[in-house]
Amino acid sequence: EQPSAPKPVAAPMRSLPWGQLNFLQTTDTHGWHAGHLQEPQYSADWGDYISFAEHMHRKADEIGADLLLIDTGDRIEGNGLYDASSPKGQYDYDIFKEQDIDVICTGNHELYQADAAAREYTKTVPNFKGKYIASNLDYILPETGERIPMAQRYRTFTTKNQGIRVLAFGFLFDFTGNANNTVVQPVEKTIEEKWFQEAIREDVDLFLVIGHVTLHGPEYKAIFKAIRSQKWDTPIQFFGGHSHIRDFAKYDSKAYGVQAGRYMETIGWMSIDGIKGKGKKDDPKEIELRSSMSFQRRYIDNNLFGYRYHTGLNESTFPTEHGQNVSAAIYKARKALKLDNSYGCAPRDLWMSRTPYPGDNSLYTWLEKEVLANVAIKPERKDTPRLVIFNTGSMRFDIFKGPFTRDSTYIVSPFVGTLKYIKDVPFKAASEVLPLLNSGGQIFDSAELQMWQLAPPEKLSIHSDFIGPQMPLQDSFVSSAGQRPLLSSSPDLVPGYTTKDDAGDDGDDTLHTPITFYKIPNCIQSSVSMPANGDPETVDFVFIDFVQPWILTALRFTGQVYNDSSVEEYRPEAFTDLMAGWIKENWKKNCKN
Ligand SMILES: Nc1ccn([C@@H]2O[C@H](COP(=O)(O)O)[C@@H](O)[C@H]2O)c(=O)n1
Repeated sequence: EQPSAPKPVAAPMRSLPWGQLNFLQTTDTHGWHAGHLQEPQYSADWGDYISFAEHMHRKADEIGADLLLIDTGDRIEGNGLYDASSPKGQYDYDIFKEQDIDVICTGNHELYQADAAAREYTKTVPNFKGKYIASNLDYILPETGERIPMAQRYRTFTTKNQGIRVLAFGFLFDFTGNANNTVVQPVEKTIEEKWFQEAIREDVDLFLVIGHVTLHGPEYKAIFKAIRSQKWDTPIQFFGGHSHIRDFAKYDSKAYGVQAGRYMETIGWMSIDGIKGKGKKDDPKEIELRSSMSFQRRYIDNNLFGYRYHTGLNESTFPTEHGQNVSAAIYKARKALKLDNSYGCAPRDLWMSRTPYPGDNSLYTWLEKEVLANVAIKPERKDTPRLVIFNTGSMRFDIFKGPFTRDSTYIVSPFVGTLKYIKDVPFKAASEVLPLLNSGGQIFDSAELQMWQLAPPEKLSIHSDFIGPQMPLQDSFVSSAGQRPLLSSSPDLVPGYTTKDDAGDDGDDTLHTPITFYKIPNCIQSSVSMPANGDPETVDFVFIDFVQPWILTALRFTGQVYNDSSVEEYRPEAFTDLMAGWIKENWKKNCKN
C-alpha cells in the first residue's frame, strides 16, 4: 500500500470458494491504481493486488486448479495518477502492465479522446500482446487512414493445470461517443460476422466472454443467445463492466456473469467447478458431471486485511518483491506528479448521493450554488443573464472534509470538457430544458441520447432512495479492532457494500452495514446574473460540452431550432481547471490552521 494509505478496517469475512477454474477480475479502475488514500476499506494499491495474485496463483498450482486474471476496461480517466500528467498516463500504463492479466479488453473511456485511443493501440495492446481482445473494436491508423482490428477478435488457450480449453471474446457495449480514430461495431451486428459464427462452433470446454458491457443489458443477452444457438450445453462465463456496481447474473444453469464494481474498490472472484477438461469429447459421464456444475462469486474489498485473510499470510509474509516494486513505482509517480499538493481545505463532506440533493452536503448543490455561479463567467458578457447546465455524471467522486489536493481535483472532475454556450436563447424555451433533461421521455429515445448517460453510471441501479443506519459519516471508517471471524457475536460492522444480486446477498467478502444513497437528477442548473424582478427576455445558455447533443434536442422540442454551429466557446479552459481555481481561491485555508 502507499505510505499515506489509511490502515484497513477490520470486519467479519467470508472466505473465497475455490473451484477447478478461478478468476480474479478488475474493471472500471479509472486510474485508482494507488488505491483509496482516504478510505481504509479500499486502501490497497496495484502492487498489493500483484502480490495477492502471485499468492493465489501459487495456491492454484498447489491444489491443481487454474486461476485467470481478467480486466474489462475503463482503466483511465478518474484519478491523478492517469490524468495529472501530460501526456496523460505517463506513468499509469507502465504501472498497470505489471499485472499478469490473461484476458483484457477496452472500455468506453479509452476511446472518448483520440489521444487516449491512440495510446491504447500503441501501449496497452502491445503491453498485453496476445491477451488483449477486441471483438467489436477497430482502430484507424493515423498514417494511412486504414481501419484495422484494435487487437485480435478472440483468443483460444488451454489452462495450465486443468487443461480446460477456453475460447475468449472481448466486447465493448454499443458505445457511440468514441473519437473518430476508432470504430465500435454494435454487438448485435458483430455476432453475425463470419469469424464469430465460426468461433462459436469451435469445440471448447468453456466460452469466456469478457466485456465492458453491463451484465443485464441487451448486448450480453444477444451473445448468450448466439452461443447457445450452437452450443446448448457448453459453460459460458461472462465478465462485465461499465455500470460501476458489484453484480452477478444467471443466464442459464451453465452460464453466469460477474462484475467487480469500480475504482479499485472491488476485486471480483469467480470459481467454477464441474467443467469438462483436458479436451475430452462429451461422454455420458461428462454430461452428468457438467449438470452438477457450480458457479460461485465473491466481491473482495480491496484492502490488505482482506488480502492477508484470503491468503493466510501476514504483514511480513504477504508483500512480494514484484508487488513492492510496483507500490514503490506508484509512490514515485505520485511524487513526480505532485498529487499530494494541497489546493485548499474542504470545509465539509460533499456527497454525490449519500445526502439528499439539494442540501448542504450535496456535491451538486455546492457545484450549482458556489462553483458554477462563480466560474461560469465570460468577461465581455458577465452581466448577461444566463442558465448554466451541468450533467451530474461529469462529477465522479465525493469530496471529503479536509485537504483537497491536485489528486482530488482529477478524482472529482477528470474530464477535459469545456463550457460552451448559445447566446440570446429565449428564456421561456431555455427554462424548459432542465425539466426535459431530468424527466427524459420519448424525445431522447435514440440510441445515442439515452438519458442515463447524463448521470453517474452508479445511478443506473438506484431506483429509489435507501436510508441505511444513521451513523456519523466520518467516524464510520474508524475501527481499531482486529479481523473477526464471520460468526462473531457482536460484529463491529462498518458501512460498505451490501450487494444483492441474482445469487442472493452473500457475495461480499466483507460484512458491512449498508450505505445510504439518494436519487439524484441527470442534470443540475445554476441561474446567474438574473434580473432582480421578473424574467429576462433572453439568456446565454451555457453548458458543459458533454451535454450538447441533449441540449440541442431539448431546445428543438421547445420550438427553438439550433445546431452545432450555433454553439460557441464560453470559456477556453477545461472545467476541471476552473473548479480547481475556485477551490484554490475559496478553500485556501490550510487544514492545520
Ligand atoms: N466527458 C465525459 C465523459 C463521461 N461522462 C460521464 O461518464 C459516464 C460514463 O461513465 P463510465 O465510467 O460508466 O463509462 C457518461 O455516461 C457521463 O455521465 C461525462 O460526464 N463527461
